[in-house]
Amino acid sequence: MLLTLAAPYRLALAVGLILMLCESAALLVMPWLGGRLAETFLQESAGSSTINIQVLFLGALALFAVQAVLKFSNIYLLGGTTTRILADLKIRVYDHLQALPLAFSHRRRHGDTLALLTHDVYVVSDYISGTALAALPLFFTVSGALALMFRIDSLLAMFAAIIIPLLYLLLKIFGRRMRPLALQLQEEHAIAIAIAEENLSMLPAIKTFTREQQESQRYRSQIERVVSLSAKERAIHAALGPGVQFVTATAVVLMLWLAQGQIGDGALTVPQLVSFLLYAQVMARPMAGLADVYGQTQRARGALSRLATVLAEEPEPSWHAGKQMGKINGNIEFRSVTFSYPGREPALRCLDLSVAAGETIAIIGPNGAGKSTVAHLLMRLHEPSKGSIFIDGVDISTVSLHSLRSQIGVVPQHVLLFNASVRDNIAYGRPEPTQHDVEAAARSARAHDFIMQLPQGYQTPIGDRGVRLSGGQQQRLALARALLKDPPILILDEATAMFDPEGEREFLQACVDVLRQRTVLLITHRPASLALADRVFKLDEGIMTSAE
Ligand SMILES: Nc1ncnc2c1ncn2[C@@H]1O[C@H](COP(=O)(O)OP(=O)(O)OP(=O)(O)O)[C@@H](O)[C@H]1O
Repeated sequence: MLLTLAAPYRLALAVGLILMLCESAALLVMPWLGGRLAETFLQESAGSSTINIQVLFLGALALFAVQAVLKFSNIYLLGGTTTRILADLKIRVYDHLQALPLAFSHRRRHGDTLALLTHDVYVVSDYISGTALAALPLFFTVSGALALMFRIDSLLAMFAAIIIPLLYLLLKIFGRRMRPLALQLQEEHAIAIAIAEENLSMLPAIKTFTREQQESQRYRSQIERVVSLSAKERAIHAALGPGVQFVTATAVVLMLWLAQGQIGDGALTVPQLVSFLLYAQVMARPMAGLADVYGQTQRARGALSRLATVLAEEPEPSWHAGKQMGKINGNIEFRSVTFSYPGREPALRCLDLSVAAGETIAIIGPNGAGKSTVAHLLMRLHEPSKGSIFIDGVDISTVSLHSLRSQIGVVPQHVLLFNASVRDNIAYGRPEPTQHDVEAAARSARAHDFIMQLPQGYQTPIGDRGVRLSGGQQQRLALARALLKDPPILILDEATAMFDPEGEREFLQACVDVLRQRTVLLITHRPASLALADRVFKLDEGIMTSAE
């Protein structure tokens, strides 16, 4: 998956890698220059200098300048690439989440899903351009420094080479503890987001049931859990860098001790020792970086596995896959349809239903009888466990979701409105409708009059989920939205439940014409609505019978 994500940016990433390698090379020249400088200093003090020291100073300055330019270009280039990879990944994950069947979001906590888009994608993209790519130059610097150290003094270099396995041992010990901790931290973080998200959308219930203290306490305890896990993670993380540095520094001191003997034996000169120590320092710095590589890899593995699990979920068939249904007449037939929600008793049992085009039927029945489920199956929001559904004689499981859903209008039981203007909410039913169309739909839904009384009329913002409107007003907007779509099949799921009796009567009178032009499924208990139906069916415990 990492390779797929990075593939479109391989050029930028390759240039970034080359720049990093150049930076490493420049870093490796420094100790050599340091040695030359030390040599020249000694020669100058002895009056036997062969090199102009000014040239060496200028060389050092030029090298610093090259390093600065390389660093700048690299940060600039990789910063831009990270942003693009992050954007791509977010879009890909979002599109996938949107394409998954509703059942996925029903079984998952909202906060967990949000954490994928906020935290996990960030960790992964950062890893690609930050850590994964940096590992090679770090390795290059370490091995280059080590090789050059061998050239100077193999005994000392061998000693330095022992440090590397030692450090890896240290990394492994800490790394093993880091991974489960990082995963757990992420989970606790997601729970905190979920609590906040749910509570903020449940504020009216919290306030009316005076549960502020308990909810605040629940959120606080969760945050405390996150803080205590972060502290553990930080402790390991904090110990890792200095731990590695300490081991390296100890090794340097031991090396100096060894070097003392080598100089005494004449196997090593002082300028060579300067170079050697500078190489040791060049080698030690990426070592701390390599410690980070391990920790970051563990973090990225956690995030990647969460993303991969969700991306592996089977999405709904692509929108346009399957037969395109032309304009439908609205003949509906359920043949022996059985459906169960996961882990539940069947919500519909061997249901047979036949509705002629242009007919209005009503479905009544107690709560939980399966009425809304009938509507969901017709829209293919869920697929039947057994049996088939036909529209105009075509099995809907073989047609494209787009051509099916675009011809069915639904006013759901729980109205879903956006935080946008009244107009935008109604216009959601059809791409770019004229103001005249929007108003006509609003008039049919008996919404126009109250809209005109709002402070900015059709442009009035209605707040999160339409919170600035009454329940009945929200329902009228949802109705206007469905009518604007002008679908051959219309499903009204308790669509007038919140209407006042007068409003309902007016609406139903006005609807007679609207309803006659299409097939209508009325899910209702209201006697006034029932009067509109040509036939009434009763659903009880998933079994459909005729009510007459
Ligand atoms: N997403 C879901 N996951 C699991 N079970 C569900 C889900 N949605 C509904 N159910 C169950 O399926 C059964 C039928 O639900 P449905 O919403 O179709 O009933 P309904 O007849 O529309 O009820 P009401 O009159 O209360 O709206 C119920 O027992 C309900 O608990």
